[in-house]
Amino acid sequence: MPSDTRDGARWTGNGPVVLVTGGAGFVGSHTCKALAGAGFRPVVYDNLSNGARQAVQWGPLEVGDLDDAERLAAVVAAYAPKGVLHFAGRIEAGASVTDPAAFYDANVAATLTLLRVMRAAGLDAIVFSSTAAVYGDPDVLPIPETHPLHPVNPYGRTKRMAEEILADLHTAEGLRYAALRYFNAAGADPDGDLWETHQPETHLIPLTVQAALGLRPEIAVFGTDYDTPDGTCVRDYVHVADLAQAHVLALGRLLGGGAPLVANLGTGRGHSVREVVATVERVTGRPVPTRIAPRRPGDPPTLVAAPDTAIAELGWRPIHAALEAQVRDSVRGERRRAGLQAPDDGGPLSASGSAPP
Ligand SMILES: NC(=O)c1ccc[n+]([C@@H]2O[C@H](COP(=O)([O-])OP(=O)(O)OC[C@H]3O[C@@H](n4cnc5c(N)ncnc54)[C@H](O)[C@@H]3O)[C@@H](O)[C@H]2O)c1
Ligand SMILES: O=c1ccn([C@@H]2O[C@H](COP(=O)(O)OP(=O)(O)O[C@H]3O[C@H](CO)[C@H](O)[C@H](O)[C@H]3O)[C@@H](O)[C@H]2O)c(=O)[nH]1
Repeated sequence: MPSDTRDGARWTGNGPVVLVTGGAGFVGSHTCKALAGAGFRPVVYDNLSNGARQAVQWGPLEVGDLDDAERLAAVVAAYAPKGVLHFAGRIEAGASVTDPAAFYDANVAATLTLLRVMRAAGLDAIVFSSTAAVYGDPDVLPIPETHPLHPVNPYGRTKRMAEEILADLHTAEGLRYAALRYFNAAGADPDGDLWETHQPETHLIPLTVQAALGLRPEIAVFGTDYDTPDGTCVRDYVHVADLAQAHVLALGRLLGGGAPLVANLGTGRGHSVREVVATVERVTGRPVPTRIAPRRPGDPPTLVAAPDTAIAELGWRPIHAALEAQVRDSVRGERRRAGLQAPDDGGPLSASGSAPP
């Protein structure tokens, strides 16, 4: 199998090979680093629609689409992975409202294709990227996994459907799975090896950091009339390195024969949009120009996780739980992404090329 890799040589361990769909993306690439650190050998399968080649640093990159069952099967046959971590898919809740079919294709049909390929290869362990968006507008806070699933946008519905497919395949065929419901992934690799690379970027923290660094003129605050303490939406931001660690633990559980798991991944603490802006201003020492904008369709006012299941069942701890730590790592990531030198996290901005205003 010809592999489109620059650096498979960073496979240092001789632990189990695992297939990582979407491993060139934000959460997937950080998880590959954590997997390698735990002795696994990650093989990334990604079509690079929203990922970055340079983010694949801990094993081979196989460029391919999940829709291409033949190619996927060939990659599985070539590497004989022991498990799958499935990150690939469409992620923007707002875009799912205007183009739902694309989300059902990418998140439901493609997941079925992957599961068929896995079954044909006798591969029966999968860690799945689910989301807090499966809950919709919650009745209780913090949200436990037992909360009814009433997603308010097609994105959340695609993830709920995928979870249901996994549960049905467990019942019918003994598929081993973990569905990890992330709240808002934030931060960047604390060592500075990786950062957020969404194209286009839609997430609050990177956009706010970019505005502080002068890389965009302002950010829009989507709604200031929510029923929250300061009128802006509240979210539970969880560091991507902590998410990565949870995946390693979940994979270990499945490969060790553990029972299926559905678990929230969040810190249990919520922060408003205004708090995020204030934190970015404090960390960078720069003002963030904001513009008040209408509510964004499909945004629940408050989403905060009850993370007890992941703590009890996986022994997981979100160790970078402080918003300030997440923002600091995000600032460094955004500086790297923009080609700005970042000798330290909080120091004055210096540019290798042209400095932003
Ligand atoms: N970022 C968040 O805050 C967040 C929160 C909850 C859940 N999630 C879920 O976690 C997963 C990863 O999110 P992310 O932020 O890392 O997204 P991302 O867009 O950075 O990563 C997804 C990767 O999948 C690849 N991909 C997309 N469609 C593909 C296809 N058909 N075939 C092959 N590769 C394909 C993209 O190129 C990209 O590299 C997604 O499933 C997302 O729904 C993310
Ligand atoms: O320019 C912006 C961008 C966002 N927001 C607000 O900031 C909050 C966070 O928005 P993000 O776009 O950063 O994240 P979401 O909460 O929309 O969604 C993220 O978390 C969800 C689960 O909570 C889903 O899984 C989804 O994939 C993931 O992107 C929201 O209230 C949003 O309205 C703004 O005010 N201005």
